[in-house]
Amino acid sequence: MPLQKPIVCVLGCGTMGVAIISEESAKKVKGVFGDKVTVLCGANLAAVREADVVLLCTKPQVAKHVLTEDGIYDALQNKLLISILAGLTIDQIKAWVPASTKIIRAMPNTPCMIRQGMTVLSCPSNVEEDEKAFAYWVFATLGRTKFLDEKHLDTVTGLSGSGPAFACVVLEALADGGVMMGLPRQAALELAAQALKGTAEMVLMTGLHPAAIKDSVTTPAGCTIAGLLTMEDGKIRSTLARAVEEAAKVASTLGKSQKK
Ligand SMILES: NC(=O)C1=CN([C@@H]2O[C@H](COP(=O)(O)OP(=O)(O)OC[C@H]3O[C@@H](n4cnc5c(N)ncnc54)[C@H](OP(=O)(O)O)[C@@H]3O)[C@@H](O)[C@H]2O)C=CC1
Ligand SMILES: O=C(O)[C@@H]1CCC=N1
Repeated sequence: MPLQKPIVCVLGCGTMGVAIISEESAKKVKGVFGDKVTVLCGANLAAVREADVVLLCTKPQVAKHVLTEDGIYDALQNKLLISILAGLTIDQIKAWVPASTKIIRAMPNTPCMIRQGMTVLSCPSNVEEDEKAFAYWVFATLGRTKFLDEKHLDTVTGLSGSGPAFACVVLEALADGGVMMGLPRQAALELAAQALKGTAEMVLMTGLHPAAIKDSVTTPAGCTIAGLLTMEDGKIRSTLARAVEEAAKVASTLGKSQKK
């Protein structure tokens, strides 16, 4: 497969398809991928026929419908299929595509829109190194990318896939606290977002444990410990951890109900 300059087609140009490939049009795609990828827009079958690599970005519930459309099976022969669908396993996809189709499962997240994404890739052993390298390159263009065993993908979905939504609830709540104490809304949001971003960068850049950073903020008899104890009273740790657990559990069910 000519992975040096593959033709990539995206099936499902919703929030994530567009986040991965472009903001809204093939013109913008060139800004994201340079001249290395050509994007075809149009009917699924025509696009898959022309493509070397198919990025599947529909909802999980319509995957079977899309992959078993007339002609798609033959069009997928010898191609690389990268699925970002939550809860849909490589084995499930294998049942609908030719044996010669290589499948990579990816779980990106919405900050891919601004190249600050987190993507986890899982590859079965029959995927060639250059195919793995291509998938890595695509998602590394859009943020941090790593490989993990497929058994972790539902948990990844509940953590980094859904995580931006959870982070936004935390961010909004922190800003609300500032507003409650008289800060203008816009300033409160900026302060909350930068505090979260800066702290997350500290963890990623220094490798420091979050507890060590928390302790360094917490002056004895100061104000931070007062806020921390209030958070602990509200069971914020188990609430957030359970949110990830619940999202991961639901993710594992999403590939199960397939639209005919
Ligand atoms: N949103 C997120 O943060 C993340 C989502 N994902 C996964 O990405 C996938 C897409 O999610 P998201 O982008 O949020 O969902 P969207 O609903 O925004 O996008 C799905 C897209 O698929 C299109 N579509 C529906 N049927 C077909 C079809 N038969 N052929 C081609 N395209 C079709 C829809 O078009 P129309 O609207 O016209 O029906 C829509 O544009 C999901 O599987 C999800 O699990 C993974 C990581 C993060
Ligand atoms: O909510 C969802 O199902 C998708 C998967 C991860 C983020 N959004």
